[in-house]
Amino acid sequence: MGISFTVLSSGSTGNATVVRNEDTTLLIDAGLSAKRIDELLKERDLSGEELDGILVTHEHSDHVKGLGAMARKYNLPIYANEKTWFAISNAVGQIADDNRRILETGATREFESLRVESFGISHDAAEPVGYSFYDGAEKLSVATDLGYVSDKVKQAISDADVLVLEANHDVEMLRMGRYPWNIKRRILSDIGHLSNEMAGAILSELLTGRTKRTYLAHLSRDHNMMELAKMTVRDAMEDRGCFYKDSEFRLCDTYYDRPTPWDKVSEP
Ligand SMILES: Nc1ccn([C@@H]2O[C@H](COP(=O)(O)O)[C@@H](O)[C@H]2O)c(=O)n1
Repeated sequence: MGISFTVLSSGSTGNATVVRNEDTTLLIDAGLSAKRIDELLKERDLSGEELDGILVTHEHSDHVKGLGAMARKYNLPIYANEKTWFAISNAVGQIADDNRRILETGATREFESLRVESFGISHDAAEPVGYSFYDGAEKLSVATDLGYVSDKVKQAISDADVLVLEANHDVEMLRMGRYPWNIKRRILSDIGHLSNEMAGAILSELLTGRTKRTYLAHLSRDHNMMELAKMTVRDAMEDRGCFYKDSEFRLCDTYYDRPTPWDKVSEP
């Protein structure tokens, strides 16, 4: 079967992704109400009963809003590093001791045949992380909420067959937009969010021929549009000498209000 995934919802109104293989199904973040996550799972013919656990990237509410409710409803273990556990302790409510699992940043954990590696990212949270998933030779990496992409992150996500990468904003739209200056400054900072241009620059460094597609994620509804994000990413790659054919590499959409189709990492 290999790795399949669906991005259930992406953006500052709520983030959740399902990654599964033949024996494990994991939810990455639970940033919407449990009721909404249940609806999104149902749209992809899944139920919370089929989940084996929830991996948390960081404590911001668009990543943990439904975390406690999902864990209680389906008796799911939650995996997060110690600092993130501390940061979510009030928001998450009562969680059974057995469901409080520590997955330290940089650690690897085997969920039967699905191997998960966490890696540290730069964002204004206690100890934010991204995750890479491995099954045999297949690799999927998920990296959103990044102010910038460090060499360590590049190393962690390089050679992924499929990548879910943040392309939060168009810098000019953000500069001209309605957010107060302190929020704009935060978003543009090294602990904020990745712009379309920066996502393209990173991809130009990472494309080795192995990465077949990248899902552009966590798009701002105020300061971005999917077509603009794709065009800017593509231009940024070409400016750096990275040309590709759509048959070799594709940029794919994520949505804030509906799940992406199931994607099999092994597929071309
Ligand atoms: N009034 C606001 C609006 C947004 N934020 C934060 O900014 C980041 C980007 O948000 P987008 O919706 O434009 O993607 C995100 O971290 C929001 O939480 C804010 O703090 N205040």
